Amino acid sequence: MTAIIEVSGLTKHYGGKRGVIDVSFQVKEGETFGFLGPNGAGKTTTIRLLMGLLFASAGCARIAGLDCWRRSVEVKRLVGYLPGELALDPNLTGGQILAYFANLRGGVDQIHLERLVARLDLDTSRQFRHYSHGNKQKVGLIQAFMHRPRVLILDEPTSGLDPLNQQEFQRMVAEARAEGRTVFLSSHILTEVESMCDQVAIIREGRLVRVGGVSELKDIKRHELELTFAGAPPIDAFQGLAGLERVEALPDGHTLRLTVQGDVDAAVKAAASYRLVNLVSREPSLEDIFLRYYQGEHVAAGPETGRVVS
Ligand SMILES: Nc1ncnc2c1ncn2[C@@H]1O[C@H](COP(=O)(O)OP(=O)(O)OP(=O)(O)O)[C@@H](O)[C@H]1O
Repeated sequence: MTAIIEVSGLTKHYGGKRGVIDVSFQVKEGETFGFLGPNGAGKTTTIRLLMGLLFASAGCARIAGLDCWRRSVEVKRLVGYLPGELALDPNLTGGQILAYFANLRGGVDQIHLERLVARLDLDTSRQFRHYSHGNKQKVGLIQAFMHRPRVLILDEPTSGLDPLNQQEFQRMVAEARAEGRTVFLSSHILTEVESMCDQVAIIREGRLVRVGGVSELKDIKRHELELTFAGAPPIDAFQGLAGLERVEALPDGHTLRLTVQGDVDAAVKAAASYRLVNLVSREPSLEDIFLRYYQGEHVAAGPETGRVVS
């Protein structure tokens, strides 16, 4: 498979402020590629450079061999794009906005469009100004998918979607992938990228720190388990367990908070010998994960690159 998205040495400064610095990666046609990074890392900047909406300070980006800045009109024809923030006419209804995008694209398959509307359960009769954040996001997603584009570029696509719609969105991505289309999506949720994507690039403070298969996320991944015991918490039972990074006794006198790297099997098995009254498992924020993982490391020392996709 050939690369459909090629980014090389891409750099963007906003005045004296960094946007992104020397970002390079390639996405093969048909891949689902996750662009993972905490807030302010440079995801939106990279995506806006790909869409020809920003002029790069250095480096270049190409989609299907076309320079994203100089050939941006042709690039836009190939791409279904969901921006991070949708600025659409607040007085139009969802239906009118979708009809407008369909016309811009020279008409789309109406049955496909209606199916997308039904799948995401969007009420198209309401004005955009009256939509919740989640409903606005649905309009954005439907217009991105409606013309079955060769490439989908989606900036934080699950933002504002409830869990059912997130699942529906994941099915839409899986279908796009099965049809051979390329999906490039940004996210700050590690498990989301892990479940949907083949490849991942991790961006932090404007620089890529890794590019590789999603299996590369294993050593970064963390779980936070809160175990509430009927009796005194058996803190010693967890010392030295595989993957255990931290055990903390909470002030209620019954609960332990465990931070586990990788899978939670050993911790759950150790807990199973005691009487538990509650168990909560959550994914720490990417900021927290990175803080621990990259503690003391200076990004300026250079990217810690896994396998560069070629
Ligand atoms: N128009 C702008 N003017 C000045 N600085 C900007 C502008 N847009 C982005 N930045 C800065 O560039 C850096 C990268 O921002 P960007 O929006 O690309 O990150 P992000 O990873 O998409 O974050 P988020 O998830 O919060 O949207 C940040 O430090 C941000 O403050």
